[in-house]
Amino acid sequence: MAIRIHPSILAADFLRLGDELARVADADMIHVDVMDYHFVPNLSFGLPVVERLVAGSPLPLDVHLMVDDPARWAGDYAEAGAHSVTFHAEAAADPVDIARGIRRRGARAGLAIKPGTPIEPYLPLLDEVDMVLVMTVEPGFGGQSFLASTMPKLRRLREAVDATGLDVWVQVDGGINEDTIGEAADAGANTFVAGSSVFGAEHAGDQLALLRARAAQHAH
Ligand SMILES: O=C(CO)[C@@H](O)[C@H](O)COP(=O)(O)O
Ligand SMILES: [Fe+2]
Repeated sequence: MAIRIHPSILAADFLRLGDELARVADADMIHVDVMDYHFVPNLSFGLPVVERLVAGSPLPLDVHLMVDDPARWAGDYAEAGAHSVTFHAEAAADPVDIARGIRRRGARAGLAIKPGTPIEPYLPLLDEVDMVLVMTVEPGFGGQSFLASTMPKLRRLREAVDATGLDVWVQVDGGINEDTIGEAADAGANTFVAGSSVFGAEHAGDQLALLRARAAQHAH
């Protein structure tokens, strides 16, 4: 199974963003956390910044929308050129409609759930999305500890994805480092967001290689 590592630029040095992107050239995509101070108690950046990132990033963008009104915003991020746009189920009255809008604009559609949100209601929607993100921390901040309590839900999702035969990516986000990535891979994740463990490393390229190797040891 392919393993993908997406460094989260929330942990990057924004004064030197071009250099920071060059440090993670071996990654698969760049994870971009959009926070609106309503869905989560933190504020990051929005569409104008993401438009600049699309223009300047050597890697495709994996946008994680932590916003109250994804029905209003998700299409705009797809239109701006994000490769993937992920929105939260908790903020979506009609997730299928949002996912279809993202796909119609040529991006991959991702559906995210917080640690306390059950996966069961969303399993019938798997054919409408390209990725499901199981948050392994409460969304809002980088640098938090991995919540192993989310692993049974991840296993359930992996079983359901395999049963459909669809190539839906299973993503984890939050507290992923060399000590936790194996457990998440073992539970069925194949797409890993890592912020502080990659950008906080002296040699980000070596850290990416270590994360890949640890995930591969546990991959299905
Ligand atoms: O979406 C989020 C947090 O809400 C994440 O993408 C974090 O940015 C990941 O950071 P680390 O836990 O890897 O430091
Ligand atoms: Fe994220």
